[in-house]
Amino acid sequence: MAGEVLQLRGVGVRRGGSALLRDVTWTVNEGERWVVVGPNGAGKTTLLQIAAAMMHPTEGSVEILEEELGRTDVFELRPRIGLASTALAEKVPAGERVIDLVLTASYAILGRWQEEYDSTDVSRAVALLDALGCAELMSRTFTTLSEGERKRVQIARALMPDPELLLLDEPAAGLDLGGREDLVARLATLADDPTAPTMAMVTHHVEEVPDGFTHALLLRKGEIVAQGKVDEVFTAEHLTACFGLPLTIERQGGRWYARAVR
Ligand SMILES: Nc1ncnc2c1ncn2[C@@H]1O[C@H](COP(=O)(O)OP(=O)(O)OP(=O)(O)O)[C@@H](O)[C@H]1O
Repeated sequence: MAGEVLQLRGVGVRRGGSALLRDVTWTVNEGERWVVVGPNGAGKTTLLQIAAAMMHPTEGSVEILEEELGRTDVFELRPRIGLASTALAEKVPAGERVIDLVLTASYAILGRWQEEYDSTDVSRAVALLDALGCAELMSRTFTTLSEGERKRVQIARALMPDPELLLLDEPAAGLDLGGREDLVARLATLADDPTAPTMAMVTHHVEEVPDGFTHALLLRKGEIVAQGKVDEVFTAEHLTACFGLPLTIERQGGRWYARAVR
């Protein structure tokens, strides 16, 4: 079982008569950095929700960190997984301070109440905020932050419990060019860190894939179009099939750029 962090076999998800995912078989090994790419409605968020033990499949089997979904206590499993997503950010209670939002990740809860945190927890939270370039925001209320600031704070929160698996759902969505480039550079640094957790990130744009991401999975209409090493998956043929229009793709300085063929 050498280092399998995620193992999905024949996974399908159905809701209200439609198939959100169909026959998805996907293995993520320890240390790999995956990007999940696809058009709107492809099933990317659904896939990440399953990987985060937030959703059960309708069919197939899912093993996360060697625990089988349906046979394990997800409340014990979830703190081992760091998840940053807009859906989660929308649930942050009004008035929650940034430092508390990061600290509460130790208990996989949202909203600080009466939990006790020792100085090591506080130092770790501050160090993570600092690493993401937002230490000066620590006393601010999360809901008053800009979109770019929120994204970076969410990643700090996701890293707080020292997860074995880090899942990022569209971390660069809604950022301006400077914010995107800053975030992509920070994620490249994280990807390059051998002590960082195994990672999977969802995006619509290959331009947002940081240098150092090793593998890619392309989804279209709930089905896998291609998966494997990033430079084998990011081809014009695969992207064209994934997005349903003729595309070219090139790599420069460790980053990827795609555009329509005219
Ligand atoms: N509860 C539900 N009932 C019916 N359809 C759903 C449900 N939840 C999601 N869907 C549909 O499933 C499809 C996949 O949704 P999902 O959010 O996983 O896609 P996505 O690739 O993340 O999309 P986007 O890039 O737009 O965020 C979409 O067409 C969505 O409308």
